[in-house]
Amino acid sequence: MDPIIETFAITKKYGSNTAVDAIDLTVERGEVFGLLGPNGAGKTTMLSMLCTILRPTSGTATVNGYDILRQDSLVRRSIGIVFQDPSVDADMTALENLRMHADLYSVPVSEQKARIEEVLELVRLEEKADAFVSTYSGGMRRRLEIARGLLHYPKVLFLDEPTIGLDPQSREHIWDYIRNLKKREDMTIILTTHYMEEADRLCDRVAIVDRGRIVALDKPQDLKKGLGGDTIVFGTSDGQALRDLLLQSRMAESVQIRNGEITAAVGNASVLLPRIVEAAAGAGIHIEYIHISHPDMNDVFIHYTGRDLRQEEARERFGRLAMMKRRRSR
Ligand SMILES: Nc1ncnc2c1ncn2[C@@H]1O[C@H](COP(=O)(O)OP(=O)(O)OP(=O)(O)O)[C@@H](O)[C@H]1O
Repeated sequence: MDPIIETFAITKKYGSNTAVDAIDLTVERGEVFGLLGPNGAGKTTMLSMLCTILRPTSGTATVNGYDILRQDSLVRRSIGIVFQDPSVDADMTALENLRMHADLYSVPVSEQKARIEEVLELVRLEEKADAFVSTYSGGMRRRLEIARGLLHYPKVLFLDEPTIGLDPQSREHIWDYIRNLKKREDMTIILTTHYMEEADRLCDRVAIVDRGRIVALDKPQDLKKGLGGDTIVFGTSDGQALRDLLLQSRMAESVQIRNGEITAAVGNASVLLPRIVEAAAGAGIHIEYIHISHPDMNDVFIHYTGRDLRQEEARERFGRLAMMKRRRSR
């Protein structure tokens, strides 16, 4: 165990609203660590405190061994930050942006050229280095932000919603870069996201954040495994017979019949399915189709928070759309 971040009952209150509620958290060196939660859960606030942008109301944290309250400039020198709001200058070229940042972080002049080339290559923007950022796509700007966040070789890179607002292809690209970064020795990455797939595919460990608290924390596969098993849906006209068979043989933990389909909660579907099919054939039960689903991060989220992140996302998108329509019709 080699913790690079430790928080001690870290808390942020805005009046009576507790945005981050006494969180104790340890992040290990070299991890890609995700904070997953809906809008307003407290993810950005948590990150901002760790980056020394915001001061906690109470509690504290150490980053790379430095206290965020007493050693903020040492913390800042240890970290790279890529936040939601774009902060690269669109009226400058990528190269100019990176040079300015290198000066700001006192990267030795003799090393600047090589480092700038290195980070541009990492995010595959070498050929666009002399183009004005105003001509970049959203995904390219985000990649440039990541390059800039890396320029001074931070020990910890903070990424706040790294792929928000990007199309699926750009999102995949950013994921590739993050995976690449992970391979770089000694680098720890903390990211916030409200995309479950992102948390699942990128992160070594995920903390599910809800209303300022961490309600679950583990490796994505263990969070899913913790829900206890798979679901098998059978299409059959012999629903009642299949239901009785599944329950009597104890191959399913619970069974529901809905719209001519049987939904069975089982342990490990790939182990049980051949046995179920054989038993059903033996009992003369005709199965038309089978669909297996494994629990995903949304199921994990529902389990721990009682809410559906996917629905919240859709509602939010719908809300934004309605707002845009209202504006347009004015
Ligand atoms: N400057 C502020 N003043 C007052 N309240 C704030 C401020 N910043 C955040 N909050 C509140 O703190 C809570 C946590 O917000 P935060 O931005 O950390 O959530 P989040 O999980 O990062 O969500 P998002 O993805 O929307 O940024 C919310 O209730 C928010 O309204």
